[in-house]
Amino acid sequence: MTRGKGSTGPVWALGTMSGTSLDGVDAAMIRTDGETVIETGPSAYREYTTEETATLRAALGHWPGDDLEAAAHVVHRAHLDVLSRFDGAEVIGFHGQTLAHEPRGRGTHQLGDGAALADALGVPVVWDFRSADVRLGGEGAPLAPFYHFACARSLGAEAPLAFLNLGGVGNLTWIDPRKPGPADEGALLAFDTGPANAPINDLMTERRGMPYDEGGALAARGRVVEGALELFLEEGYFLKVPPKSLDRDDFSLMLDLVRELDDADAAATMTAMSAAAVMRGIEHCPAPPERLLVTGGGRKNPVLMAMLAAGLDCPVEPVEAAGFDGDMLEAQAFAYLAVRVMRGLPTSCPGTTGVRAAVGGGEISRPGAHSRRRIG
Ligand SMILES: Nc1ncnc2c1ncn2[C@@H]1O[C@H](COP(=O)(O)OP(=O)(O)OP(=O)(O)O)[C@@H](O)[C@H]1O
Ligand SMILES: CC(=O)N[C@H]1[C@@H]2OC[C@@H](O2)[C@@H](O)[C@@H]1O[C@H](C)C(=O)O
Repeated sequence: MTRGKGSTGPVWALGTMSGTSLDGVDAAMIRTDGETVIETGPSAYREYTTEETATLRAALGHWPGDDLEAAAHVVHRAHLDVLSRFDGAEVIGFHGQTLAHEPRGRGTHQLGDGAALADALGVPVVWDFRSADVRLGGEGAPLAPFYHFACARSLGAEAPLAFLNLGGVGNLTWIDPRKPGPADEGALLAFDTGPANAPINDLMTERRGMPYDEGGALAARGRVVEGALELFLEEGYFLKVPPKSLDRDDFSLMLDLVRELDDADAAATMTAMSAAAVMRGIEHCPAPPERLLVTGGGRKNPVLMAMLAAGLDCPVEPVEAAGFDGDMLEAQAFAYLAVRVMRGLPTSCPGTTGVRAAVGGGEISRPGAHSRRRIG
């Protein structure tokens, strides 16, 4: 950042997200002091080629020390490509690509080298956002909730509301916007609801050679098979008290449950499973949210959105209804978190990840420094 040490004024931050859908890299700028979002800036998307997605897919489940050269190259090249399109960023929040996530086991692994990006771009990079939280007993995910809190405050909301991200995995953030800060007790409850788009995408790839069910067109032609849905809901995960998080493929059983169904019924049933997982999640909230704002690619699936609206007692709307950009909210979140890390502010707390105490997770790499300072 160009500002002097100890400065707390707003800066332009650039954030990236390469999510579990493995479809591409989102990048977006915001101007923030790490608490309030002053304004949003430009954004860009760099799609992975089919070959790049295949390389990343082959790397899923792998840990540092494994041979990940090809996947690391894909992540570096795609991020450099999209980040080079921006001017004026004073700090970059680089999420990397999650390859494996076992917070109660081997840890969490986001592929990518923030130090190399800082050198290549000449801008400080904050990265490895999740490890410090996991080391302190947290789930390491979800991390967007502190940003959701800032968004809720910007709306002037006075009653609890929730953000739902329908990416590869689904995650929910319940917010009490009357609390002064995100780390205050009772301000946030956040967790992964269950699978969202990833298993539907896998079905579409396997059966139709397509990356996803565009507009929910296939699901709209099918019928939901209740028996399969009930078996799905027997999964212990839904009863588990949050915070809790998932790896992309933790629910691979979904594909097995629809194995015998025709394509349309399988798509409809899997879409209903993703919606039902959210409904189960909402039951864990301390109070019913007065509205549910949906971000992530799943908000573009009208079948999924209609199932949610039918099963919940509050309005279910894309975040655009509240003036946000649902394609870029997560990238903006990592811009926001980068500024918080630079300023020594926490990025997660017991209500969002189950971490023992509020923690600022992330490494800071400055251009040319070739050394990393760990925060948190
Ligand atoms: N028009 C559409 N119709 C139906 N589904 C869509 C549409 N557009 C996107 N999607 C779904 O959204 C997915 C992408 O969502 P998103 O970019 O939010 O995921 P992600 O950021 O990779 O995941 P995560 O948040 O889990 O890390 C696509 O893979 C697809 O399944
Ligand atoms: C370990 C990991 O990468 N988790 C992702 C994933 O994708 C959605 C959901 O699972 C969420 O927990 C998280 O991403 C969002 C951006 C988050 O941290 O808020």
